[in-house]
Amino acid sequence: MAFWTRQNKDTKSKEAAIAADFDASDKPYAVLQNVSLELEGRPVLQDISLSLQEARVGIVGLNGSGKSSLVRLFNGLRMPTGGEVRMFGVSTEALREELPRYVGFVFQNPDHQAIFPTVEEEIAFGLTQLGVARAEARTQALAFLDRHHCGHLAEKPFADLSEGQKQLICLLAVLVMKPKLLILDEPMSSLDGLATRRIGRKLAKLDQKILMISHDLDLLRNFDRVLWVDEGKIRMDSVPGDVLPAYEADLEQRAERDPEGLQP
Ligand SMILES: Nc1ncnc2c1ncn2[C@@H]1O[C@H](COP(=O)(O)OP(=O)(O)OP(=O)(O)O)[C@@H](O)[C@H]1O
Repeated sequence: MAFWTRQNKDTKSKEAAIAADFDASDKPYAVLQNVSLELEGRPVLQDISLSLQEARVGIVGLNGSGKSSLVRLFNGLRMPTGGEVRMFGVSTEALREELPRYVGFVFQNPDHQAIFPTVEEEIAFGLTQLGVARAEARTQALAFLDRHHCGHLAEKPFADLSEGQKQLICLLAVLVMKPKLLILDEPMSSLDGLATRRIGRKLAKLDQKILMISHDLDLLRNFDRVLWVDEGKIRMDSVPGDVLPAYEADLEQRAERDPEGLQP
């Protein structure tokens, strides 16, 4: 996880500008202008222009189509090699250090996200990054866990939790920092149906704007907008009722054409 600690006057005024921009609900929180991304000399994203302001945006696409690379542009984990990404009106180049404060990121695999031995420490870490002293961060973390019915997990080693509990704690570790936007990269892929529904219900109640990659299309049916990423480009961008049936039909056609998966 990339974090920052700097708190100076410039940062404060930048934060105020970002907050003002974000609070204007008619304004997009993310704008991509002719964005491209190359990794190891290979084009991964090509000439993407987008403007996002909806509360719930889903992303679908085949493995390797570029979904994870795309969402990593929104929190500064990746910088575009062409074009510009603006979050809350500011280029991610200029906002890189501050972005984790505004954009929470939940990874597909909780073990790639968690870095502390116990649940309480994992939650408290985000608070210390916001400038809360360690002892007070522990108190607030315990209260936060209680509010989310997870107080009984506080002293447990993260490694001993079930997959569903791990993913829930990773979500809480991000939420404790009160981000404006929450990005989730296939958060339910290793969860059973019950854990998926529990986390899904928690997500549905959040005030935060949500951008979620999912191979489980049912999770996106009530979203406001869905982007279909195909070979590094946006193939379709509309309401779920249009995009999801078109995507499913394409999957069927591909499976029919190449049942053994012999083509790239
Ligand atoms: N660090 C990297 N270095 C080089 N190539 C990369 C790197 N990360 C991803 N890629 C390549 O970029 C392309 C897009 O990968 P990405 O992970 O964004 O796809 P995805 O749609 O999220 O896939 P999945 O559904 O499997 O998670 C793939 O061809 C992948 O091999």
